[in-house]
Amino acid sequence: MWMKRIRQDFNLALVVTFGVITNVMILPFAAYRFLSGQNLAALIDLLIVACISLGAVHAYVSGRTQGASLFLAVTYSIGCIAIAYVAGTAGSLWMYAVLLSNFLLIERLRAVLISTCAIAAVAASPLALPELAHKAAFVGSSVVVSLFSFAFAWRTDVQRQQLENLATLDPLTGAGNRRAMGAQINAALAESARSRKPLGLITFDLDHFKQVNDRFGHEAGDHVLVQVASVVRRITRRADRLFRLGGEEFALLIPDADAQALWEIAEKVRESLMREVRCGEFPITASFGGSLLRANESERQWRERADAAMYRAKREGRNRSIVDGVSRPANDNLLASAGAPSALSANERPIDLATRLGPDRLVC
Ligand SMILES: Nc1nc2c(ncn2[C@@H]2O[C@H](COP(=O)(O)OP(=O)(O)OP(=O)(O)O)[C@@H](O)[C@H]2O)c(=O)[nH]1
Repeated sequence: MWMKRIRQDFNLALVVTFGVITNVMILPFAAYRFLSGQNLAALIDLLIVACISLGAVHAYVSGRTQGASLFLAVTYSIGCIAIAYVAGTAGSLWMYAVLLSNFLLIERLRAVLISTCAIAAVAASPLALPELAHKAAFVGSSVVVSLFSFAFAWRTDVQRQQLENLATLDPLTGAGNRRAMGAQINAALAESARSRKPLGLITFDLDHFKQVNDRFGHEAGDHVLVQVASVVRRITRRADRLFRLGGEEFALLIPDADAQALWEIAEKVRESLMREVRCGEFPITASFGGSLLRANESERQWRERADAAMYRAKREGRNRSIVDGVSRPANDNLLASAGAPSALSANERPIDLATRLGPDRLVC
């Protein structure tokens, strides 16, 4: 369980790794210094180990890894300054490890700021660097290490972001994939339990999409999927998350909305798709199902209720929204009154309209 969490959370893995390394590397120094009578330096070592361990434990327990990372970077920097003033040159040598950890742990501009202060403070220590030549060499080598660390951290960030996008985004539409949905549902469930705010899920599936492909070609079908994702992203809130579950099926994770609001959101998306997404004159419609998370309900049951509502919307004629628990009048299909193209009646298949309209192959 703890291993799984660490494997899934890069920042937590980093903070915990630094916690372990600090214990393994600094505790022997503390023991050696006590034994050789350098009690103040040994106390500083122990203080560093205690603070870093606390930071790592706090990150693990609270999940707040960013604050913990900053705390670790500040502790390392202050610890290195203190040890340079107390233990002299031997203490200042830790600066190189501190610089690297700063750039790995925290955002780059903050790392530059904290590292610059630490380098200046250690360079000013008369005990660690008594001569000007020593100070110059220390500052020069520290700046070089900082630049390398900066470049390394930057490259690592870019590559991590690219890998994360590859692993979590649908390459066609840019919506989250199933994997991302699992992770974001877990985060949303935790947030909803903490804040006691409702959590809703809408699944929707394009109607008769096979016929779009059959008639206009796969490329046109792909373009429709891209348009659908783009419209949904534009008209939903920043906090709402769009996922493509596969094929022409999508899901929207909606925090902080009651069942009625969920139905209204589904209707808004349905109407917008019908109005804005077309393949030539061929209107694209979708069927929507929604469910609000119930107390003591499993995630699976919650998702199954949304799916069941969506399949019911398909069975009842498509191009409509059904939210589990929202009563019939609200759930009534508004197709006729909601600006559907007059050429398309509620039960008419889009392909019938397309056949009447004509074009054989076109990219939408
Ligand atoms: N262009 C394109 N088509 C896809 C993609 N993924 C799945 N499809 C097609 O989506 C179609 C889904 O067809 P069906 O499952 O029969 O569903 P439907 O025609 O939308 O019918 P209903 O859902 O019952 O309204 C199939 O023709 C798939 O080939 C994709 O990435 N791009």
